[in-house]
Amino acid sequence: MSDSSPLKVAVTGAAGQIGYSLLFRLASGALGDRPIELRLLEIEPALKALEGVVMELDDCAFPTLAGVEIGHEADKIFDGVNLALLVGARPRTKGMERGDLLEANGAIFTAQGKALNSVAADDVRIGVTGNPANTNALIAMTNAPDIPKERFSALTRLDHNRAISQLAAKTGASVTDIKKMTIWGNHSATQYPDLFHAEVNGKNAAETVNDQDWLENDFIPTVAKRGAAIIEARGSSSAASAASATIDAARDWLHGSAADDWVSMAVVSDGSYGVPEGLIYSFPVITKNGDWEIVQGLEIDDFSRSRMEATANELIEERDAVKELGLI
Ligand SMILES: NC(=O)C1=CN([C@@H]2O[C@H](COP(=O)(O)OP(=O)(O)OC[C@H]3O[C@@H](n4cnc5c(N)ncnc54)[C@H](O)[C@@H]3O)[C@@H](O)[C@H]2O)C=CC1
Ligand SMILES: O=C([O-])CC(=O)C(=O)O
Repeated sequence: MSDSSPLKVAVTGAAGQIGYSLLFRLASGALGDRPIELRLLEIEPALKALEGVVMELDDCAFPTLAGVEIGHEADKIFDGVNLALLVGARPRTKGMERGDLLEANGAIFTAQGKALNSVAADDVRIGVTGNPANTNALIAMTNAPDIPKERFSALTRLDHNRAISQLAAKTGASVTDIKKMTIWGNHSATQYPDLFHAEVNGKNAAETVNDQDWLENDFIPTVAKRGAAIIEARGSSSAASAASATIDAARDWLHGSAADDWVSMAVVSDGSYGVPEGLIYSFPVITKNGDWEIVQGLEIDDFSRSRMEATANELIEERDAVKELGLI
């Protein structure tokens, strides 16, 4: 496919909160100058609201927007898509943990995995934002046996961005001075945001901060529980920041990460760092030409190791729960 042909991008849950921010960013060129064709999937009752969003997209007269199609049938909407952003899912509300969402959302990702398997373009990349994101990605991946497993990822870029922002505030550095942030594991409260390999102005972040108490009792819980804090404050879950992170992740996946940096993506484990093979686990990755590679050779101390194992154990429990439900 030539680069001037439109990139076909599917977005599920397009009439939702995240969709309302994401679609306008995609349509206005956040993934580059290549024209974009949006394929928007929603449940039938939400299609009328989605028509209103499409009217607004039209009214923006975005030069990069080559077309929009909407519908409730995954087989039609996913036909020939190069990128699928799976956002649509039931969001968490006050007091719910992500585990509560497994069953409600499992059925959605089984059906969508199957549909992508039969009709998506050969070069499709699939990013899962809908929670529980890692396990939803595992379900979609397992139900799409003809799509290479490396084409699936779940979003931990929001956590990555949150961690950068917290570290910048603590050190007085700007966000662009911070490199090599890593989120390990699950997009949940067990995730492990790692300062031992991050850098502030080229210097080790943990050494720069030099405050283990802050790192353990402030930084890690603030990042890991930021989603719940936003729900508590806003009354609904993060939306614009989630859309922004979804864009960051897709852009870097398609176009590559910066030469002196890496990004966090939840991808299928190949056993690196002792993470059980086959789990969708967030690692530090370098992206290039639409592919990712896990950063190898990082030294892991006992503190980091125990956190990395705890979040892996939660993912194993989620995997076993959806296996029990017959979803994978
Ligand atoms: N990974 C991350 O960093 C983050 C993930 N999220 C998750 O993203 C998801 C979406 O969040 P919001 O947009 O706030 O939710 P929302 O409730 O505003 O929108 C979700 C949309 O999905 C649609 N939907 C439900 N089932 C569908 C299906 N089978 N096919 C297509 N569409 C379907 C709903 O009709 C609704 O319009 C939630 O699961 C939320 O927890 C939210 C923030 C961050
Ligand atoms: O916490 C939630 O339910 C929404 C989410 O994933 C986040 O903001 O990280």
